Amino acid sequence: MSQLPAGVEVLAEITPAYAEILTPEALAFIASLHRQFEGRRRELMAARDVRQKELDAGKLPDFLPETAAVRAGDWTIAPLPHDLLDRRVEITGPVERKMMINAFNSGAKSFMADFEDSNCPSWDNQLQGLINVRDAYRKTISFTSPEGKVYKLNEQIATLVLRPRGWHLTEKHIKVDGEIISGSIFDFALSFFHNIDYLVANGSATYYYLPKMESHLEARLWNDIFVAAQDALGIKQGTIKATVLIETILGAFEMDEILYELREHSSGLNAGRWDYIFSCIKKFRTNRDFCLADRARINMTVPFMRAYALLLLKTCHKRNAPAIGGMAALIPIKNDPVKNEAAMAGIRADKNRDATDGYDGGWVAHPGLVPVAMAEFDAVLGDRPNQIGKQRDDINVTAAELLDFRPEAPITEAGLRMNINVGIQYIGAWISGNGCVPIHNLMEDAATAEISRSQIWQWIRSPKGKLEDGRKVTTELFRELLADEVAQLEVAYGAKWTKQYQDAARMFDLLTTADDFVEFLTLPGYEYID
Ligand SMILES: CC(=O)SCCNC(=O)CCNC(=O)[C@H](O)C(C)(C)COP(=O)(O)OP(=O)(O)OC[C@H]1O[C@@H](n2cnc3c(N)ncnc32)[C@H](O)[C@@H]1OP(=O)(O)O
Ligand SMILES: O=CC(=O)O
Ligand SMILES: [Mg+2]
Repeated sequence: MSQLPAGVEVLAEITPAYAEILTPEALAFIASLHRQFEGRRRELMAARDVRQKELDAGKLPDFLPETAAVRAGDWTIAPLPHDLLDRRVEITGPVERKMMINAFNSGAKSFMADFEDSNCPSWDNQLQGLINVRDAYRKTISFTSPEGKVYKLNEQIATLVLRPRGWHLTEKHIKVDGEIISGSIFDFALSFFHNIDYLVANGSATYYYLPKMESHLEARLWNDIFVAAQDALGIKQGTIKATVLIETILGAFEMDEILYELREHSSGLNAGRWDYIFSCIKKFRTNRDFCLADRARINMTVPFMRAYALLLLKTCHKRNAPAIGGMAALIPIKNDPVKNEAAMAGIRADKNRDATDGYDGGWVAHPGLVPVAMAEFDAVLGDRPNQIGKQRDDINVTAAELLDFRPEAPITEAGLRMNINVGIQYIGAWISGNGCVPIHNLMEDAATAEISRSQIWQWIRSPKGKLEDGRKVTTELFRELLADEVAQLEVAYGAKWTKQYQDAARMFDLLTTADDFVEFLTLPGYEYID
């Protein structure tokens, strides 16, 4: 294509609609960010491997001595923009057009438009998602369903906060100077390039959620990219705002430092509980003392999760930053009022705990949960937009408390089977192009599925990986149950048991039995799409 900037290749179809996003100017902007920052991204990914080797050798994480001055320092993040002051309920969801309109209209204060955990990053999903984001910012987004139902934005809508892909993911359809580019830079660059002028002219800006970081140096990279991007487009420094998900155990030891790195661009921290659990399993996978109970037992009140949630809250408010709670995986259950009421009670308890602890808001997965969560935050916040002023000096979380990995029991056959069942169903959906699905009445996305598959890998290899009836979890036991679960799923799915689900079952076996732990299931998954 003659229009492409020098050094840029696009290895996928550019439809006329995609061409509106992949303009030569936008691609040149991506190329410029790639050339400035891709080397550092790769170094940071290599640093993750070095850190893993240290953990494998038995070194436990701790608060960093070299950044003690940052933790002790008296600083705050820059003031928040008006449309990020009140975030008491944030709805999240993939960037599919109909769902986006429903999310904007849901009554939530913000909408996290997700290019990450709940999104399968196929070329079409990324490009259509960016088109939807552009139209949403301009309030022109609409949709007509095959049944003829028309979807349009209400007068009052949620503020858009976009979550780009994590640092580990690439966008394989674009090369710059022969190198595949970062998925994070792709998502950020295009959302910023096309929308920032429009938003600033209308009193707002592009706001982000930044996922899966493992160190403050990774946050520094984001900050430097923001500075370069604002500079390149003549946007006032500090205009972009970003909330960092603390969803890795290593990130939990660097919360102050992460806020500090991003302080001109920060809009706080979020407790990304599902990836956090996954990260604990991943990072301590070879530690013979580490072994967690069934996935269903690991909730926000177990010791290490409680410590993490409280430390996040205290850290944020000390720095005048919002603390946003994470997501209960419960969703409305149709046609079963009793089970539905139990799910709603679970949501109420989750949001009540966050609000009374002092959190400024929390996530929900479904529009039907917005009023339930809102009532809990309203009861605590009243007319105040947030409770950032609530200091929790009474909280003192130690490294040992962050690493107090209980409960270790029970591990049950039912829990093992559920991990297999959910993992295969989720991966099958993902490689079919859908990154978020209801399974057994729970929201499942890349983060929750990671827990399912990494638990089995770890149980097989840990001396503590024994079922409550005394049986050791082994590759043989796993494969026996896998065959059984697959047979049952084949019957239940019937004609819908497509090649993607057969591939998912094979991939699940590989992920679990391979000696080398696969860092993210979306990495081999990406090979299956497009
Ligand atoms: C660990 C983390 O990262 S959490 C963040 C990432 N995860 C998410 O964002 C989860 C988002 N949630 C979802 O994708 C969905 O709620 C699911 C897949 C869990 C369930 O979806 P469904 O089975 O379609 O739910 P259901 O049939 O009850 O939907 C009813 C309506 O609500 C809409 N809806 C459901 N969830 C959402 C959502 N999160 N945002 C917007 N609309 C939604 C549906 O599109 C549907 O709309 P319609 O009546 O106009 O057709
Ligand atoms: O992204 C959120 C999580 O819980 O993971
Ligand atoms: Mg996550």
